Amino acid sequence: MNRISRRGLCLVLSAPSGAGKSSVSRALLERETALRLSVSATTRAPRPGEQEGVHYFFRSQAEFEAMEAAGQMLESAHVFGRRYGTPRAPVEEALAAGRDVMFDIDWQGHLLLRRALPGDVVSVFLLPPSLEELERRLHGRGQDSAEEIARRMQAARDEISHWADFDHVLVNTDFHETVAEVRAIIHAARSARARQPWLPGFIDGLLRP
Ligand SMILES: Nc1nc2c(ncn2[C@@H]2O[C@H](COP(=O)(O)OP(=O)(O)O)[C@@H](O)[C@H]2O)c(=O)[nH]1
Ligand SMILES: Nc1ncnc2c1ncn2[C@@H]1O[C@H](COP(=O)(O)OP(=O)(O)O)[C@@H](O)[C@H]1O
Repeated sequence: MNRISRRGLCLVLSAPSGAGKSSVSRALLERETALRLSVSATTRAPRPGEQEGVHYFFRSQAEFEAMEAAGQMLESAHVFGRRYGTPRAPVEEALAAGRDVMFDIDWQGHLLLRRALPGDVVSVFLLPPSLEELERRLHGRGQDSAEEIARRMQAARDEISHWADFDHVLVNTDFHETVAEVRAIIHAARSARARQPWLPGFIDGLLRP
């Protein structure tokens, strides 16, 4: 059996909707072959081309609530009037096996995850170059109705106001540059973790009543 030299890391990518986090996370998963994506559960409807278990686990409100009640969610939040949450088991298994996991979750999920997994999280917040460009990208993606885009534009300012909660803030102007910067952040976090593999347990010990 392989010896596990370090516990895995959690890379959180957050951004106002349309800033580019799905595109950036896709590019990261192609280049960082050891990185796995945490597939969230949601009560929103699938977009064209989205697959069950690949992009999201699409669940009814009742199914979502049952997962929460059974303690199967690591974190969950209300976003755009829908429920979104991170299934617990795949993340805990991956971290224990020394695999790094990436999360495309909002600012609330980020804070809850940090609390649930002290010392395991490194987070990146992506900003759009401007609100006008954000709206162009939402339209350009061509997957949300005008009403949905208006709702996301309204939520953008609120989302952006949480920038200071994150370890790193990047403006996603040039896509390839953004991907390169996030990769540099992942590599630095991996080296830091390799130097202090005991950090999560240490923090846990300090915080235990
Ligand atoms: N807290 C939390 N937020 C999530 C989760 N999954 C997705 N989100 C966030 O929910 C928001 C809406 O996601 P989505 O409907 O896919 O739209 P998109 O971000 O515009 O592609 C985004 O800010 C996501 O980061 C989750 O498991 N937990
Ligand atoms: N740096 C960038 N420059 C121009 N367009 C971008 C950039 N990053 C992403 N996009 C485009 O913007 C749209 C929204 O990106 P997406 O990754 O779906 O955002 P999010 O997941 O944050 O909602 C997509 O059409 C994507 O191709």
